[in-house]
Amino acid sequence: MRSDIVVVGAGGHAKVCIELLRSMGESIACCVGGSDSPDLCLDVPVLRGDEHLVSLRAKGHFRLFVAIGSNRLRERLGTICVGHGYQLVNAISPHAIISPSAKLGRGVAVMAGVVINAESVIEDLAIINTGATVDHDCRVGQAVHIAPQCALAGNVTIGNLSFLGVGCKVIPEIQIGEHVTVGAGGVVICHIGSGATVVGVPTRVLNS
Ligand SMILES: CC(=O)SCCNC(=O)CCNC(=O)[C@H](O)C(C)(C)COP(=O)(O)OP(=O)(O)OC[C@H]1O[C@@H](n2cnc3c(N)ncnc32)[C@H](O)[C@@H]1OP(=O)(O)O
Repeated sequence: MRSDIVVVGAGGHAKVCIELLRSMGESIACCVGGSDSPDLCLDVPVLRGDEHLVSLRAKGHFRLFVAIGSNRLRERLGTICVGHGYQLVNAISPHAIISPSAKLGRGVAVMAGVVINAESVIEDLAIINTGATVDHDCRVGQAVHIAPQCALAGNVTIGNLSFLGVGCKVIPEIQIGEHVTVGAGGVVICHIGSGATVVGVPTRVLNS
């Protein structure tokens, strides 16, 4: 069996994740991209087309990371890859600080400068991007993306597939539903229902 990692995705987010995985001492086998992907992602060869997921598995590759920024696509491909028998690995920067009592799922990306505090839970396929902080007792749902420099105070809950744009702040005890988008720089001071897009300081609803 091959232990080097197959990376799904070949864009900017994949570049960051490849460097994260290498900083953990891992080797990258190849990327699997779409029909319009470049030949290389950094210096990693890119195979175009999801059919390669099946052939790579047949060749003995079994460890995989889904490095796609779109929450829905990341979740969908993660599910497909697990169905093919892959194990989803985590990409955790050595420059992140993660509480020993925090719990991380599978396929999670934690970039440099992140702090995750006591008893927070980060579910499968979430991205905690550069310099974001997740304080105590938070729950970050499946395939959520917390963009760079966001700050979640204590006891914040973020539902599955939600996206917090760069630099958002969330005050303690707030519950954000599923499929929510918080625009860059938003300050969340009230609960937000599922499906809403909110922006501003404090946030106001753009649609719901
Ligand atoms: C490493 C990485 O790169 S990670 C990726 C990080 N990416 C981000 O942080 C992107 C965050 N995206 C945003 O903030 C976007 O503006 C979104 C998703 C909130 C809205 O995008 P769109 O749906 O295209 O909205 P659109 O640009 O048409 O703006 C709609 C209205 O909201 C306002 N608006 C949009 N974004 C914001 C914002 N972040 N803060 C305040 N107001 C905003 C616009 O000014 C506009 O107002 P108007 O109707 O009065 O003119």
